[in-house]
This record gives sequence, structure tokens and C-alpha cells, in this order.
Amino acid sequence: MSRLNLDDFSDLIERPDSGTRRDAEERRERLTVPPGALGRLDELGEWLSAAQGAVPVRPVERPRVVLFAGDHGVAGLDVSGRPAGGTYELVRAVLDGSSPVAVLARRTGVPVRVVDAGVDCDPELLPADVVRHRVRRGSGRIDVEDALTPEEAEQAVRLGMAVADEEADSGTDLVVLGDLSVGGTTPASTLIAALCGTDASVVTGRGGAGIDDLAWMRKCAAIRDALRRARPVLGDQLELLAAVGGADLAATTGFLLQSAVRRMPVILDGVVSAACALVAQRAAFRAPDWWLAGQVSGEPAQAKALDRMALSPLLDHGVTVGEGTGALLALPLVQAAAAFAAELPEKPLPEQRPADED
Ligand SMILES: O=C(O)c1ccc[n+]([C@@H]2O[C@H](COP(=O)([O-])O)[C@@H](O)[C@H]2O)c1
Ligand SMILES: Cc1cc2nc[nH]c2cc1C
Repeated sequence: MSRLNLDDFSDLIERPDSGTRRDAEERRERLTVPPGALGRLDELGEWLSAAQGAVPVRPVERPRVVLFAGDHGVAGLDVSGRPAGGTYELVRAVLDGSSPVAVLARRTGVPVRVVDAGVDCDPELLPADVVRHRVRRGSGRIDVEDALTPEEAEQAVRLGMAVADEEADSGTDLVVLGDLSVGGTTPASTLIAALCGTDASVVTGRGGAGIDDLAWMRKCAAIRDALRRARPVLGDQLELLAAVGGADLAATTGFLLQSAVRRMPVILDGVVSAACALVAQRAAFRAPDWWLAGQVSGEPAQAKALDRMALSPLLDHGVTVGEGTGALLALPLVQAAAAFAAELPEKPLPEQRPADED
């Protein structure tokens, strides 16, 4: 197989259809509901219309939650609030239906797919369809070593691309993207700081389990050290993911890029999906046109990344649990926008005046 170059995606990814967007805007102007009365839901419906290439917009009928899972060596520095190697427990809770995203998915009837890219557990413990894509057991400790070898990074990106193709081929019409990744906010924040040229202290947040001040300082130092390792490879997104990303982050990046190629819209969740989106944007500048930001997760790095991509989050309810929960909470808004755009009646056409007689 030829070596993958993420920059090649730039030519493969088009923008959502601008002609369709104009048609959708014109239809909106003909509705009886006054302009502006539906707030942001108007532009949301027009965006979905353009992504689908359809006016009136079709309802989102086959959404799916896709969660990439992996452990991160940096969690061993006690920067997470969860035990290192704890991703298996998160995966288990999703599969058992006891985690927040599983509860919400059940209530809303949205199927959930977990993809193990780099969980650090015995593969026998997980169902075959979850574990079959795994690239390695846990990713390297990015403050002192590469997360992945170059071969593993490529394998992980290709795995994400393959999952995007499987979803598009099976008729998924919108993806709710999330992550299960103990320690994952550290590589995510590192990627964002590296690509935005900011300091570790600016991007370091409290993560999933809410760490104390000492753990915050350890995390900030780990990001500072990882940033030093990131700088020499900033020009090559695959090398960057290998140096300071991880198997799940590389897979998520490949997933986002191939989803855009396949014209499949995605709702992003928190800082991990935002970091992968930013890496993907570096490779293909049109890609963010296919994404929505579901929510503000409270991580400073996420806000920075979304700002860079000009994506404004739909919700802000202080949900910091990750695992796609914030993005799934935003799905009903998107579905409401689609219903308004498709089902609200248009004003009757003005009566035709008889032609003047002379
Ligand atoms: O994505 C976010 O912004 C986010 C913020 C806080 C926590 N999380 C979740 O918490 C985990 C990572 O947090 P941490 O502190 O272990 O790096 C991972 O499973 C995420 O889904 C995610
Ligand atoms: C208006 C709009 C513009 C966007 N650009 C990228 N994602 C988007 C989503 C919406 C809703």
C-alpha cells in the first residue's frame, strides 16, 4: 500500500452544495414564519440541506453514535482523575448500557458503535466487532516518546477511513462523534496548542474527572514537554499524530476526513473530536464545512480549536462527561431544524393580476 499523505484529502473534499444552500435560503424566505423567528435553526436547516444536496431537506432518519476508544500512556502520570488503562471500564459501561451516552442513545433510539483503536486490555474481554480494528494496546507516553510508530499511525488513520466508508455505505445519514479515552484530553490539548501556536498553560483543562491543582500542573508540564516533541513535525499531520496523538485520535482524524469525502455530516463532541477536526482541517481546509459543534465541553483547548474552525457550539450545559454525550444532546436540535425547514408551509403565491388591456 502506498504511503498515506493526509494533504491528498484536500482535493477529495468538496464543499456542501452552495446552489442547494441558496435554494434552501429562498425557500426559507417564502415560509409564513417571520424571518429570524426560528433563530439559529434556520441556518442549521440550510446547512443540512446543503450537506444533503436536497431542498426541502430530508429528515435525519439514520443517525449513529460512533465512539473511538483508546488508552493513553500519559494517564500513567496521574493527569486524568481516572486510573491509567481505565478506558476498558468506559467501553464496558457503553456496551452494558449504563453510561450517560448509552442511556441517552437508548431513549432517543440512536444506535451506538464503539471502535477499539487502542484500548489497553486483553482483547478477549471485548466483543469481536468492537476489537477487530485495534491498532495497538494503549498509545505511547507523549511527553517522552511517540504515541505511535509511523506504520501504526497510518494503520489507525486507515481504520478510521474504513469505518467512515462502512457507515456511509450502510446508509448512516449523520454521525454523532465521540471518544472513550482515559488520558485523551492531554494529547488532544497538545495537538490544539501545537496547531494554534499557543502555550501549554492556555490549553490545559481539568479533563474528564475534574483534576486537582497538583494534577493540573503535572498535566500542564506533560503538554509542555509533548509540545517540544510536536514542533519539528508540525508540517506533516500523520507524523504529528504519531508523535503526540494516539491510535484513537489518528483513527478519529481519518474518520472525519473520509466522512467529508463521503459527504456525511458529523456532530463533534468535546476536545478530542475538536483536536482531530483541527488536524483534519490542516490537511483539507474545506472539511469543517461538513461538521457541527455539538456543545461547549469546558476544556479551554476545545474552545480554541472550534474558534479556529469558525464552528459555534449548539449547546452549553456544562456536560463534561465526553463519550459523545454533548453531541448526542444536540441531535434533536438538528432534527428540529430539518423538520421546520421541510414541513412549515410556504406563503401562498400573490394573486396573478390580469394583463392590462389597451
Ligand atoms: O471532550 C471533552 O472535552 C472532554 C472533557 C472532559 C472529559 N472528557 C472525557 O473524559 C475522558 C478524557 O479525560 P481525561 O481527563 O482522562 O483526559 C474521555 O473519555 C473523554 O471522553 C472529554
Ligand atoms: C451555518 C453553519 C455553517 C457551518 N460551517 C461549518 N459547519 C457549519 C454549520 C452551520 C449550521
